[in-house]
Amino acid sequence: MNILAPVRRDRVLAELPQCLRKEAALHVRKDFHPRVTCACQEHRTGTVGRFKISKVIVVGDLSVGKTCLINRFCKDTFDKNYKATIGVDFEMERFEVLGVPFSLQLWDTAGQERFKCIASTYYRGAQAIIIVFNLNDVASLEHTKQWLADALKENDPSSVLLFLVGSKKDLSTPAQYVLMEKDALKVAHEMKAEYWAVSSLTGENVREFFFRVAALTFEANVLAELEKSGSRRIGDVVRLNSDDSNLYLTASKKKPACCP
Ligand SMILES: Nc1nc2c(ncn2[C@@H]2O[C@H](COP(=O)(O)OP(=O)(O)OP(=O)(O)O)[C@@H](O)[C@H]2O)c(=O)[nH]1
Repeated sequence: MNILAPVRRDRVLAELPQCLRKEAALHVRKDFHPRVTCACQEHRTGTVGRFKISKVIVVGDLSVGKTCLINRFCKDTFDKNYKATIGVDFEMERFEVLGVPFSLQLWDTAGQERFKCIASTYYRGAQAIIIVFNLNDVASLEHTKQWLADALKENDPSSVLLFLVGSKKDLSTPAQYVLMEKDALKVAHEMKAEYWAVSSLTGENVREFFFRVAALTFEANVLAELEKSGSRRIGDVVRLNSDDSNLYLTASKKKPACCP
């Protein structure tokens, strides 16, 4: 019995959304992993489906724009007044990826020091971590390493997907942006995170970014399901690969039996 309303038409992903910068991407394949495409066609996605919800946490300094980022994507709204997040808040967002229903639970956490200990109790069980910094505040970029370290204490570093997001792009001049991006790409590379730059005020890259998060989290989930069910093939690597300087997630070059 279908007890949920259909997924919104603008949340349907039939293709893999592309990264923003190839220098700092989780992977640069053009399409979904062939085994994932194949599993979806054959309805072999295991527990990934209508009732599977993936947890995504959003962390970063106070006032970098975490709440605005989530609100721009989930509600298409923007509030220019700052209201501190107290502890945590969350939004559910439903997608359909390669025909399979897939939900993200987006946890907005407090950046203020005094609320941080409440927020950190919600870090556990994340499948993706979004670390936000303000593109106009270099200190907030420096602090991302500490935010990541804190979030990883509660999660498995080998399986969680990392995204480093520069916010408030509308406030940077092109020259300022170029300088900040250089530093941010370095940090993203060290963290093995995928880099994005967004503006919640104008909406620039916000949808593209969350679609990428949804797609890569879905892909990692389905690959993990296939691995769990014993249908792993020699050469498949779904975890972070420290040997590869550009591609943080690598995949088998072998084609699955069901794919041409
Ligand atoms: N110009 C501009 N302002 C933004 C943008 N995103 C957020 N802001 C502003 O920055 C301030 C802080 O935004 P929030 O989203 O509340 O920040 P936060 O990171 O959730 O803050 P905490 O809840 O304290 O951790 C607000 O005044 C927003 O209007 C943006 O893309 N552009």
